[in-house]
Amino acid sequence: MAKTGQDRLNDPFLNKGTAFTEEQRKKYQLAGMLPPKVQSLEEQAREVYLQYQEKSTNLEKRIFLMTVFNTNRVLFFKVFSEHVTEFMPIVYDPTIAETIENYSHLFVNPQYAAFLSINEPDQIEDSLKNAADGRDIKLIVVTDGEEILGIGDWGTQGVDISVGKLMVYTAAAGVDPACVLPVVLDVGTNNDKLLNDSLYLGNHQRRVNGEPYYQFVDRFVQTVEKLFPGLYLHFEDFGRDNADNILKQYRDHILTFNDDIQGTGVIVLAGILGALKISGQKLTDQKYVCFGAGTAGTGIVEQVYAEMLQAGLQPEEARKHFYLVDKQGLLFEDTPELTPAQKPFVRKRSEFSNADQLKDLKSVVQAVHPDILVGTSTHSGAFTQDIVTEMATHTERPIIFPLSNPTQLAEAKAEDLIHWTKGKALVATGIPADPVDYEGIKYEIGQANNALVYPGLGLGALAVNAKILSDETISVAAHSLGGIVDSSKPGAAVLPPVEKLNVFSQTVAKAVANKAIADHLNQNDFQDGEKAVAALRWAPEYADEQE
Ligand SMILES: NC(=O)c1ccc[n+]([C@@H]2O[C@H](COP(=O)([O-])OP(=O)(O)OC[C@H]3O[C@@H](n4cnc5c(N)ncnc54)[C@H](O)[C@@H]3O)[C@@H](O)[C@H]2O)c1
Ligand SMILES: O=C(O)C[C@H](O)C(=O)O
Ligand SMILES: [Mn+2]
Repeated sequence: MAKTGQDRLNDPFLNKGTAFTEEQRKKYQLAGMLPPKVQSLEEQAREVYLQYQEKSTNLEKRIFLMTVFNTNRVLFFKVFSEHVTEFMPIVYDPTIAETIENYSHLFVNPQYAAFLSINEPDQIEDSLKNAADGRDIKLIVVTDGEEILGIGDWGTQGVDISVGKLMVYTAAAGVDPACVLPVVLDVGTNNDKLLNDSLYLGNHQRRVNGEPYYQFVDRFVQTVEKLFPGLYLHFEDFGRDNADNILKQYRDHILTFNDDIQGTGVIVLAGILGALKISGQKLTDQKYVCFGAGTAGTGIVEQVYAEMLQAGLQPEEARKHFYLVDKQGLLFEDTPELTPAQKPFVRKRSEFSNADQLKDLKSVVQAVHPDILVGTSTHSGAFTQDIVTEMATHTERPIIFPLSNPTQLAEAKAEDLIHWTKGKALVATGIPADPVDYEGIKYEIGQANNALVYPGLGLGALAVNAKILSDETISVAAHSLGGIVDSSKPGAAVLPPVEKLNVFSQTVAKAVANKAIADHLNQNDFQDGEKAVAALRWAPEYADEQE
């Protein structure tokens, strides 16, 4: 049945609003349904940005942008593409944390997401078909809401992280927004605030775990693989153990990716390589302390460890460079409640005369004298001045990455790290950080956030219809970010700036596509990664006429 004018105005994938020309308004039964002036996309974008600037808080700005997104995808991404640096902290981290925490109280539009309830496993297929609405889905971001950023369990409200991550795929790398689907697996929540809130829109029940949980996840995975051939399945913000188990279960069989484990590993490795380019030091000479050895922390360690093997170290020798600190302190062979991901990197008590005292970060830094300190602990302010100055006493250019998100959870502020180390620290943060002026030098602060790499990684893998995402392909993504920053410049950042996100996302995509082709993981006919990426990339322009 032909679409009515109202259908088009209400369909964010078809709607052009005031950009519908006079003949289109007649042709599509839109006459009289829009103000008379016909605007260009550029004029519309200018108007949206003016309205955006009128909003007074980041939350209001985000709510306004979501209205544009819900109404007209092309217009939303046109404005986003013109203001990437300004919009990223609004559309994405850290403002997205606020909308997730208040999702049920802010709810107006489900934004084409699929809400899959563990109580209705037989509904999975129909739910996905309903939300896909006949679209050719190639990319899904799925969460179960258990570990959103660093703010914990938000149940069905975690759906907003799936929506936000997908927006960044399109804004950064040009993934077609009509080919994506946000999904939340509502398996309950252990967040009492939600369970006691009558307005909470998710299942009012405790989180299901163990075998029934994994059966539900598997039912979901098998169904999306059946419904959407060539799918790239991105897992986001799952709980520490489930994230690791799920990735291990599927990564060798389908095209899937865990952003907190692999995405973060890639961007932080790229940041460390960028830092070493500035300091002129070798990775294999570095001692590395991971503070917060959870999903992200161990994902990063695994990536840096693999890089050390690539650099020629033997496994036993490479493992000796890593010191994992978690709630129990420094992790030893006999530390209780070790996770599978932590176990390969535990230390021997016999290495330390004061092993029993190594229960906190300061004592570990004093004992180890690390060169690299990465925070993924959710412990705000953990990198204190005395810890940082202690570290800086023993290494010329300390590499210090406080990565916990959102802002209030960061282990340190970039400005403090630069000042405490008299400009010696090589810093990257999880959330955006302004440049730091210190003694006449402007220190640019790289954002070590997986959003700088997951969009290009996904676009590259999709461009060649890759069978799986191999370790080698992921490693190529990390290296492809090298050489973009002029490391000789005083105060140079360790990572490329977010304002070049569109450019270097293409660099990552091309490198990933070419590596997949070289390793015969591609499943379409492209033999050139650049051509494959260019053929897939979507731009925010109104499509030519279509019925
Ligand atoms: N910058 C990025 O791209 C990026 C990517 C992923 C995660 N993160 C951030 O990293 C943080 C952790 O995320 P995750 O998914 O790994 O969560 P997680 O729960 O899997 O890991 C957190 C780890 O920190 C440990 N921990 C908590 N309090 C601690 C303390 N006081 N001392 C030592 N260890 C402590 C926990 O036991 C756990 O092992 C979050 O804030 C998240 O936003 C940032
Ligand atoms: O979401 C982000 O900003 C990065 C990362 O995936 C996280 O969970 O913190
Ligand atoms: Mn995450």
